[in-house]
Amino acid sequence: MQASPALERAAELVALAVNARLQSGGAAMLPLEAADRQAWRPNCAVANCYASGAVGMAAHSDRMTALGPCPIIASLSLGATRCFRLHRTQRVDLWEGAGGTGSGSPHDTAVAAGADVVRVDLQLAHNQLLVMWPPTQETWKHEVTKTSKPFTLHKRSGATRFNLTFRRMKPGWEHRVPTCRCGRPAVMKAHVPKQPIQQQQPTRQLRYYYACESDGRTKASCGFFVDVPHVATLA
Ligand SMILES: O=C(O)CCC(=O)C(=O)O
Ligand SMILES: [Fe+2]
Repeated sequence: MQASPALERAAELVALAVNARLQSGGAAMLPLEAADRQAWRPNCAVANCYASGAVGMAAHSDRMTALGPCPIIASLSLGATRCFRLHRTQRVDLWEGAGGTGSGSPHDTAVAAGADVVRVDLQLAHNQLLVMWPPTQETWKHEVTKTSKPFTLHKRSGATRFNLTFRRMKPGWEHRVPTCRCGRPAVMKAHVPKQPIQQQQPTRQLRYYYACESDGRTKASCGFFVDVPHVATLA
């Protein structure tokens, strides 16, 4: 679908902010593809509308199937202020400055608060840009919590919050997606260890696999599973 001129302009401004951080060296130790280090350009956006505090988004990590491993995802909040909650699923061994202070990276917040932090709540206000630097999708889940408590309304949208996440589909990744035994395109996920977070040794390498996307309604899955021959090594 063709982006509107306003969305194109928003994408440009978001890319400027992300590239300023990349070029200042703030993301030097993050697992980023060479192309992303030179200049990050989003080529798609996902829009969400939260009409009231009764509408949220359940904990998830964003699909990497078409984005490839270690994507940068830049999330622009518009309208009412809502809580964005991150849950850590995997400990990683990253240099403490990775991502740069104030980037919105949960690693920064977790490092500042102590290595065992497993949950971070951020109040995302109108016009705020949160950058989910890699490996956020591999090592954290995120959600927009529902709330029945008062929250900061916006002068024009009231209780409604809009969110735009800017992403870059990496050429090649969507073409290598295998078909599972149900005949559907498989989804790419990161391996996450099963032990509780406090008992985990920090991970230095991230591994991926393709799996059957179980049917959302029946949860039926053919059990298809194949390792992806791509390893992201952390600094
Ligand atoms: O609304 C938000 O801040 C998050 C949206 C989100 O996680 C998504 O679109 O995948
Ligand atoms: Fe998401």
